[in-house]
Amino acid sequence: MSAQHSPAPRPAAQGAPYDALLLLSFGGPEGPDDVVPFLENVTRGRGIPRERLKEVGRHYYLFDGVSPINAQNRELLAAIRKDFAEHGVELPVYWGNRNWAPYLTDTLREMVADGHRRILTLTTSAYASYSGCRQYRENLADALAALEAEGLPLPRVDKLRHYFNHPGFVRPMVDATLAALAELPAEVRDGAHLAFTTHSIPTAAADTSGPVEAHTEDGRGGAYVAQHLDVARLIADAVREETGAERPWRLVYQSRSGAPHIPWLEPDICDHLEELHGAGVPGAVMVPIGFVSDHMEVRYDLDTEAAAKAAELGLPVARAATVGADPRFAAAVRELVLERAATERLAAGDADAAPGAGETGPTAPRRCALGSLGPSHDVCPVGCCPARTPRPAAAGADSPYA
Ligand SMILES: CC1=C(CCC(=O)O)c2cc3nc(cc4[nH]c(cc5[nH]c(cc1n2)c(C)c5CCC(=O)O)c(CCC(=O)O)c4C)C(CCC(=O)O)=C3C
Ligand SMILES: [Fe+2]
Repeated sequence: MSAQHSPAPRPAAQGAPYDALLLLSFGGPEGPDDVVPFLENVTRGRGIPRERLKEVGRHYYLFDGVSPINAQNRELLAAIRKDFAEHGVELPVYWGNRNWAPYLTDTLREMVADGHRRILTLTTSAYASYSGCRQYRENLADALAALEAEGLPLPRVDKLRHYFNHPGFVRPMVDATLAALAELPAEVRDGAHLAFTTHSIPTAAADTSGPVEAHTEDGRGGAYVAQHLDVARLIADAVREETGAERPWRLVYQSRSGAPHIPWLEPDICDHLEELHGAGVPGAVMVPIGFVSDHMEVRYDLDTEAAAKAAELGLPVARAATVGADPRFAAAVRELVLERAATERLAAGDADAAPGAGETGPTAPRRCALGSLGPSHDVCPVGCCPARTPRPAAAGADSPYA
């Protein structure tokens, strides 16, 4: 990589003031030799029991040490670039990860070397939680600190709002749920229940997810659970309208780790399948609404483990596809980027801030959101999704960086 710094490129008009988009994700191993170092990166200082790590390592070795997540991100990158090109959005799109190459710090260094100073970030987590939001913001702060230590110019880094309730995220999941229902034997289809699944997190982390005013006590789950419930309800309603059949649904959890005495969100998908079977329910569709793409949690915890549980019970199940690189999701990313860009221009007093600005002056951009919660905040407020041990986090109201 060249160490020379070219002058900052003129921001592409449509995305101005932003000059680049950063896809920020988790990262995953790409072969057997990567598995242990990857898990060391993931769990650095997080107190995950050794037994659990061995277990998780085993999941990866079953797939030759290859997580599907990097390939999925490459596809998403391609889909976003294609959509941007088709709509004249000239922002270059970069990719960096928290736990594996391409590492976030390397990507950010490259972006700065390419002259970018105003960066907008899309994370591959749609919901509020420490793991899905603030931890990525901490990673951004760490990367900025590394650049600062190297004496490099620091870009300003913002993060897109949570997109769980954006139609470009929800509608592909509705179609995927309908497609999964169609995979079930015809005689169980109408009576099948919908099991919406997401990553379990400690109830303490769930209760403090989202802005302070969304925090809860007693394990009700804060913004994390409220956002997932809203998405589940939206999909269940759309599926009912489409099929004419009312199907009971429930939000359940998967991929629990941590020490057994610490409460995490429940019930687990496998226990839930057992309960459905015990109650005489004829079949179920698992809809992994908590995951943007089919990564290891989906391929192992659902397609391998939960599927085996269902087979053992004799319960017909199907699993709905994740959003992945669906063109509607790529279009949603474009809409979110242009929305935020317009909001930033408006805040900066730019006269033609929003599309549709005319003689009446600048108008606020349309903020698309389905469901009952409305569009999420653009900037995470102070106290949002707190860490157990406070650390600097960028791209939020409490960022030590501009
Ligand atoms: C909310 C959430 C998301 C969704 C939001 C997002 O997408 O960010 C997510 C994503 C992911 N989690 C992933 C992998 C892992 N997560 C772990 C551990 C943990 N996840 C947690 C939460 C979440 N995790 C938590 C509270 C822990 C425990 C302690 C800790 O906070 O570390 C561990 C350690 C072993 C274990 O405990 O299982 C691994 C290996 C992968 C990659 C998969 C692949 O390779 O395809 C992805 C996309
Ligand atoms: Fe995780």
